[in-house]
Amino acid sequence: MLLRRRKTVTGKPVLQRKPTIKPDKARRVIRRFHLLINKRRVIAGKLKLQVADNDEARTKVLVKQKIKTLGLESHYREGWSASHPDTQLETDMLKIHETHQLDCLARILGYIMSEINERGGLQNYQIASTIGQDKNRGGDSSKILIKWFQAVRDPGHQYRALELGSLSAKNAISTSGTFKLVVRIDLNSNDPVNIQRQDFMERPIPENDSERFDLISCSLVLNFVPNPRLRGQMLMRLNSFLRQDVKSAYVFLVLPLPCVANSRYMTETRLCDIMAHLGYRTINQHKSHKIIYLLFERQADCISDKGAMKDDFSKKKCCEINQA
Ligand SMILES: C[S@@+](CC[C@H](N)C(=O)[O-])C[C@H]1O[C@@H](n2cnc3c(N)ncnc32)[C@H](O)[C@@H]1O
Repeated sequence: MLLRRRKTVTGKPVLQRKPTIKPDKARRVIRRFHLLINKRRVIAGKLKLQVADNDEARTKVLVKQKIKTLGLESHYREGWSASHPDTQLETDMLKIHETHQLDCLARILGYIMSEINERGGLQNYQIASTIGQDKNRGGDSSKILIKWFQAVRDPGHQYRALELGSLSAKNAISTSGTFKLVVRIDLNSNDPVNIQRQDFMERPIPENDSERFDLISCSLVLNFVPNPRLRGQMLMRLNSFLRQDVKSAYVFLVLPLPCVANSRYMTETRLCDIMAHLGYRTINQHKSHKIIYLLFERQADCISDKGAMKDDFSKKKCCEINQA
């Protein structure tokens, strides 16, 4: 277990505070979780197994069924009950692309599944994900949104917001009074009463404007999406959730600064070009030491998920783009 709480002699926790975790450790936990998910995806491809990265309970059932069908239970159990970390299994996991033997795939899958489900992998990842909201780390990113939004909003209009990847119902977006309604969703809600557990990519497309929003907040979420194609799909999907019956609708996008400042494939300009191609104009931008904040306004000819990326925004090194 990553986090321990002190207990009284009766076994009750001494403190009722939220568990905390240091930033360095949080980064390591998040990196490890992403590695496990990526390697599991590779194994799933090889075993022709469907996994739901966003739904561990369902994935567990699907994995068990497949392993049983393939008669690989004993190998899977071996990996599941191995000690963590196991040097050999760690090495095998890193080389999973080269592996085709079913017994080996099942063993590593068991090893991965037990780390995610039994050894605190998912739980620690969820706690680590929340630390960006820590006051000492810049805190709630929606404070910047509210500051910007106050300048563009029409005081007579009743705004509705959709917050993707919501970790708290007490952030400025929910408490400032700027929005009449805030719908909060997250893949793994830590507050099911106020935050709906939902994958944005599976949220049903609204049928009318009463179900759409004036603003979508996508703060530190896009960087959690595992590959460029899905990231593009997430951006394209936004417009389907923005109200069509109003002139102005907005997307608030927040990313770790290295995603655009230290990436071979993405720069701030390229990101804004992609958004412009989709039909959004950048109206505010701010960079802190670690984070970039952007506010986009939808233009009349915005592309939704039914449209297509006409321009070539495939994964290319930025130096190749500059030479083209
Ligand atoms: C680092 S947290 C960011 C939280 C908060 N918005 C912030 O700005 O600090 C990222 C969250 O995005 C959520 N997330 C990632 N992909 C998502 C998706 N497709 N639908 C809903 N939530 C998603 C994750 O579950 C995680 O809780």
